[in-house]
Amino acid sequence: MAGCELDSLEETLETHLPEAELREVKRILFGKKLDLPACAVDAASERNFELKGYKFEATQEQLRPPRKVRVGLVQNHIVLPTDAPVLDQINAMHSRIGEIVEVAAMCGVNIVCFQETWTMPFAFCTREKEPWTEFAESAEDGNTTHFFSEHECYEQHSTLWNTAVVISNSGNMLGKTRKNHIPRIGDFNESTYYMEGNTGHTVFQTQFGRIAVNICYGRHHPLNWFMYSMNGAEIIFNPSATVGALSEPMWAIEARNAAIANHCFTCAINRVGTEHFKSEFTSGDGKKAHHDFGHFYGSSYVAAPDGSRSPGLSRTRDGLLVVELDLNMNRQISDKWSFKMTGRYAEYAEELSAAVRHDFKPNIVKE
Ligand SMILES: NC(=O)NCCC(=O)O
Repeated sequence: MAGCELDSLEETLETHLPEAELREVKRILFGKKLDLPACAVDAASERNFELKGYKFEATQEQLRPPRKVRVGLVQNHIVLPTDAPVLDQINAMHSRIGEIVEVAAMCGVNIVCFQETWTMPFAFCTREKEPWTEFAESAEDGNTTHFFSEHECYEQHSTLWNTAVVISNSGNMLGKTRKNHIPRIGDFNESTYYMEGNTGHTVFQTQFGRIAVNICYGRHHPLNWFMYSMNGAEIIFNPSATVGALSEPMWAIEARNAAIANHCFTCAINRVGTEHFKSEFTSGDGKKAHHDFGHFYGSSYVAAPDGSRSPGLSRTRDGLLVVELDLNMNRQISDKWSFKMTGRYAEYAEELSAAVRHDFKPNIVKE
């Protein structure tokens, strides 16, 4: 344990379960370990972050060759204190992420995704505008877009949004997608800072499959995952920032359930650490004013459409989770369970259109 925080649920199982039972628990819960190159393991240890590798194998088919893809999920602390100059904080995050992404490249990762608003502290608890709005950048032309890869940022325009920028392996910006659901819970005062997204449920065709980004709070909305899947997403990333006291019991379930329900892979990523802010703020719950949001518990993981998942990264350390997926599993599970084929979408659409009307009368039979 680091301080009073549990390091990881999986380590707790390892420490306390008898060997035979642990084997069964791992078989039921997790994919298989993936061997990673020694140079990557050494670099991760020198750079002080956790590196884990897992794989999900699909059945060998007669006509379709395997569609193997490696994804890399990055979770990290902020580097500098939250009162350091804005540009120093951004540059420090760029260089930390740079050293983790170099290791992802050593591991043959094809698609890398970072945590929500990874260039900044999660300062939206404070409700102060300055200096936090200064972290917003142009999605097309900001420093961070020029930096590299597929990532998630705070977008500046005349309107501000919480935006994921997707950069292709050609180096070109493929597009952007904005956070659809803005939380109104606890200290997540994000509605003070940016608007609900208006980019719908965009899916990006990459050389390594069709990907989508369901940003943080969107993971509580099954229809949000569903719409990305309806548009053909094969892997849905969920870059997040969430704290233990609020959401940890839900964390292991939501992305996993979405992978099952939508015949796709899902990748849930959460930041780590406790971020301190100079001015204290209240949570509107009658409790004393405080300077931090609580502990961001990491635990990033990948879930597969057959219901299995990778173990989570640590609850306390920076980390890179490398997972090899065979996208053929999506089709195989879809052929087996046929959720997409058996879904009564036309009926749902009709009933939903009625349910959102102001004169909607719920269909309840009474005696
Ligand atoms: N960043 C964000 O949307 N957090 C909301 C809390 C949660 O979804 O657990």
